[in-house]
Amino acid sequence: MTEYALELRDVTRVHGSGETAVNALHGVSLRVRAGQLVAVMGPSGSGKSTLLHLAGGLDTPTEGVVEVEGNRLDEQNRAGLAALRRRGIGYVFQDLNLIPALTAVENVALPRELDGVRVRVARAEAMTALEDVGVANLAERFPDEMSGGQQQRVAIARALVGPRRLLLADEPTGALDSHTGEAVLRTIRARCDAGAAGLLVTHEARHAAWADEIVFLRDGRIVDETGAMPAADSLLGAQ
Ligand SMILES: Nc1ncnc2c1ncn2[C@@H]1O[C@H](COP(=O)(O)OP(=O)(O)OP(=O)(O)O)[C@@H](O)[C@H]1O
Repeated sequence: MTEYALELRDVTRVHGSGETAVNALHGVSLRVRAGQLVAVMGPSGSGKSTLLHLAGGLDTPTEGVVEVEGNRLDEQNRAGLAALRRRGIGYVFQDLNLIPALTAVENVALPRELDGVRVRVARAEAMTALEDVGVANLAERFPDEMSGGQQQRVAIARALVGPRRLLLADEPTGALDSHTGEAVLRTIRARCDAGAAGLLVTHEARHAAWADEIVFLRDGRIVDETGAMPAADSLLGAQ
């Protein structure tokens, strides 16, 4: 078993081909250990979302290798990849995709029920996840009875429900007020402190300050890596 929850080795991704080809990532290598939260920063178009999609097996590299807990994603068959994604990986993307016919708690419980967790247990886990992001009071509402920000929090709860070992978050606080955004980051941080590995794409330095390490991308290459910013300790200490 590898010591890394996520490892990218010399990963390149070219979108499209011919004259319109875009080299979104060039030879990127990155490792995230269990318990570690890594922030990815960089200008628009630098390849942050591409990196996150590759890490979660939602996209495949043109060259290079992606491993999740020692499993090469390119060696998984379709069912294996689906199981790995559903059980092990929590995705917090801006695309909400809540199921309109299900209440908030049913939406959050669904991935666990699909994994064979008993309905009562899945529901209890879903309530905990909704509490973590501050919307337990909306558990019985349907998506069209919630604001965009509330729906986003439910989507985040769904990404975090159950024992996810790898959390991938792409600007998870986009539509949220700063208070709620901080609660979401605190939840992601707490999951990492409890043993998950996290990769967080963000434009905001104060969000990156929650990370153990910050990776800067520019034009598809890692141009700098730092340990946590000094502000992180003071931020965490202030909680
Ligand atoms: N499916 C695609 N087809 C063609 N080009 C793409 C595709 N996805 C991304 N790109 C291009 O790849 C480059 C990197 O995009 P990516 O979305 O990864 O950047 P980003 O850093 O996440 O940007 P932003 O901060 O604006 O979300 C950009 O030039 C983008 O236009």
